[in-house]
Amino acid sequence: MSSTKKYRFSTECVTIDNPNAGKDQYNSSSVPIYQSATFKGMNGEYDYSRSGNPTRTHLEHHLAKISSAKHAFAVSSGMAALDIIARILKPGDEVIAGDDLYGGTNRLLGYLKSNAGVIVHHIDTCTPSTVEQYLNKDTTRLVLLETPTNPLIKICDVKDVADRVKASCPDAIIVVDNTMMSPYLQRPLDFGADIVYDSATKYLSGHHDLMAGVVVCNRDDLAKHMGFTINSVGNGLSPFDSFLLLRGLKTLAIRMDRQQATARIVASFLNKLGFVVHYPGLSNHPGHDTHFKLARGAGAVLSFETKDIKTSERIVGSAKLWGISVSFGAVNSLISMPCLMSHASIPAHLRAERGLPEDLIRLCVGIEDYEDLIDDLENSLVQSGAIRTRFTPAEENWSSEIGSLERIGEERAMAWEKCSMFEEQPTVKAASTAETKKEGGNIVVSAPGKVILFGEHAVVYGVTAIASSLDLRCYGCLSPRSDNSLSISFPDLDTDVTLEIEALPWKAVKNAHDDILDIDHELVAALENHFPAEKFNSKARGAIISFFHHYMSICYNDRRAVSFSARSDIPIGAGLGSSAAYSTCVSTALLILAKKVAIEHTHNATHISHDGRRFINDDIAKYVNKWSFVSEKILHGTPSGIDNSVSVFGGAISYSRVRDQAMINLNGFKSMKLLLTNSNVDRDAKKLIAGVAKLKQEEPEVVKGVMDGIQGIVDEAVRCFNDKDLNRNVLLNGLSELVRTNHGHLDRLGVSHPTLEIIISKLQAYNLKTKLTGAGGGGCTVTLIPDDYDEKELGDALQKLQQAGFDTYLTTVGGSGLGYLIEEYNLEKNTQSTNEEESVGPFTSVFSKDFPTNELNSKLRESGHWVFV
Ligand SMILES: Nc1ncnc2c1ncn2[C@@H]1O[C@H](COP(=O)(O)OP(=O)(O)OP(=O)(O)O)[C@@H](O)[C@H]1O
Ligand SMILES: C[C@@](O)(CCO)CC(=O)[O-]
Repeated sequence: MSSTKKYRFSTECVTIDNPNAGKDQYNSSSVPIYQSATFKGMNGEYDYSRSGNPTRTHLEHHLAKISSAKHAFAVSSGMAALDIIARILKPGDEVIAGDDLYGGTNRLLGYLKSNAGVIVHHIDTCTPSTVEQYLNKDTTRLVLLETPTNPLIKICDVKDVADRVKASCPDAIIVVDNTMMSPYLQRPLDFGADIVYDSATKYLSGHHDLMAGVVVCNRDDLAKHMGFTINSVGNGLSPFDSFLLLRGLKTLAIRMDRQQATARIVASFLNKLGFVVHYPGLSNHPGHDTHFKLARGAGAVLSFETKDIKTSERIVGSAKLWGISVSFGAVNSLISMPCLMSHASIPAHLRAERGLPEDLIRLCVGIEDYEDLIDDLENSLVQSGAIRTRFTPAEENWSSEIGSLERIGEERAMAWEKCSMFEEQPTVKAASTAETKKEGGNIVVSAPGKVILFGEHAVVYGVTAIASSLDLRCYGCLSPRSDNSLSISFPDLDTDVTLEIEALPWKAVKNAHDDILDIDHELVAALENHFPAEKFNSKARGAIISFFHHYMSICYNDRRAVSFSARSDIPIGAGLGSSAAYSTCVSTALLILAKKVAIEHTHNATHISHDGRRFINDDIAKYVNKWSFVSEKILHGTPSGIDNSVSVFGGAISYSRVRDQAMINLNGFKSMKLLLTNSNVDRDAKKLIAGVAKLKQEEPEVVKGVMDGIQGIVDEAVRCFNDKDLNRNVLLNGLSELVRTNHGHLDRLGVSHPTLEIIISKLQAYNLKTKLTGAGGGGCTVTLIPDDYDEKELGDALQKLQQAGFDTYLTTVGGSGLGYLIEEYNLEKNTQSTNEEESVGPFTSVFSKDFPTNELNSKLRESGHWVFV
């Protein structure tokens, strides 16, 4: 067989030449399966499929071509391939093989040692000088190499070893198991190997639907010997499996590209968590440079150590997406413990001698979405106790010792963000090519507040929380100006600011393009100087700084003169997520202004319900949410991301910041009737969150107990919401009990307030269970009202609260998230006004202080219709 390389690898893979040109009577595009044991006639090319079969010939021809090899053979498994090669050996021959070998290879060599008189040395073949010590000019016949090794991912310099072997034992043959790399990534024949074999069950076929082995070589003498053996023992690959393998090979490059890109992300993720990770794609891998001398990629198998077998067992056992299975190279990702699985046939004492850690976990990365793989892995690590989400203030270092791996939420988020350098930046486009925002018009947006039913504060430390959007909303309006100024107006906070665009501290901007998508601390510091605390009330100051931070980061390259106004019917600073709703409005309006997102204009969008028509697409929502979270960081310091996520996506969810997108819809929560009672005690959420962080530092055990307690409550609540058979009254009574217990935990964190306790006891008198909600320290309480609760009793309770000076809101929850007003006004008149007054149009009065907040929604509806996430 000969091969001429005409194209690049992926093209070669997909173009299968017919070695018997002109012999297919129908010119089939796909190679047919010649499922025939025998072939008629006396002098034909084929007579018996053991000796040769046309489908197998096609395959072997193709394998030789993509491996740039002279000869290729396809046999019934990877081990069959090694068996064919090993039959070159005679009694007395010596074999040098690695000490980190696949268990099956180890078993076959062991058999030859005890039954065929072959001497086998298992040594560290990754150290060429060690190999040299075992070379014996007269008897060394075969040097078996594997690189990277499996599962310790050690790297062997094939060229260096081959040179040394050939120098002193010219008759010895160098055999390389290339299964981990495939011919796409590594071609050991180019580096001095005589024979290369692959278990084609892995990457070559790629789907774990067949067993096959492939042998390639350039030497005619070796090919003749192996061809003879295959015919003699009859382990040539069957026609059907040859067909499947040929089919799999077409996508080898594309699969491998995706798999190794994801493997790199997974390896970085584990590495940044502090695990000992074995992956040659990491620059800290000792064999990194050697590997890349030989190979053009790092592959998609990696392993890592946890230092505890039980922990490893739990990680493997908790994985859902990562399938527990031996083998690798398929499109599905796998997780295994080699010592218990693929390498269990190596006796424990030998595994120990060869330095194979019993706790080692091997990950074989497939083609799933990398975010799902990371999510699943992270969940397994958390569930197994290998990592814990532990938040501490930024200045505290995070421990790097493994065993009791304890990782910090914030640091882990940072680690993840660094990993995301491998991920594509979000591409946010218009939902369709429909008419998009006319330049120069108003941008009117809105976003809901939220109520947390369980898990506030604890959610910052990785505990799950349950929250829902409210019917109360913040509204934002961004309008063009005709001068060179920016103005912001916060009527709810009695604050207006107007300044020239160039007066802003532009030089401080570090993140001049939005790809960085995180808080620009230098810019925040510069803005804090620009808007000194003495001159602004603290609430307005935070909102101003957050607005200008976003304007300067998002619109850096397109600094347009605009006016921005915000109005809200959410009580501000009352624990109902007014800051997240404000942050969502600011982020959305500026992203639309800078054309980073576009929402299509249409006359006939009908919003049915949150779970009904999702008119603003998910990409836009996720992108806005990231910016909204950054604004929340400016306002809250170290938020968990729950408030902005609820505000953007709406609905009722359980949320965990372990990955800040870990949101699960809880439909049962939506129909709940809640009473919100505002204590009207002002408080500062940022300080309260910082206070819990301080307590955690001072009394870690107490706080840990509280966190565990709250997690237990949330787990139970989620179970109840998901239990469709649970009687509604039982559910509500159970949840009410959990509400009471959750408040007890929050009190222990020091975030309650005497006035909140008064509200709670007033409602307790009516047998209604109440807790603080949000950051606490004042603000609102939330009470779950059972469906069958007596109307009159409830009326009495509300009256008592109002008499005591508290504001009450009876509300249902779970409505729409981020909304965008499609202005009929603009569409109809096709307004392109440059006149400020004219373009602000009907909104000037709506966003003024005199306009009642509870009429905002209905008034805005007169100007157009809303579309929602
Ligand atoms: N309508 C608004 N106009 C301007 N700024 C606003 C508006 N609503 C909220 N903000 C900003 O959000 C801040 C309120 O955040 P804070 O965290 O104190 O309360 P909250 O978000 O209502 O409560 P929690 O975070 O506990 O749910 C305000 O101080 C202000 O900076
Ligand atoms: C106190 C807190 O848990 C909720 C604030 O609404 C903070 C957060 O999660 O960002």
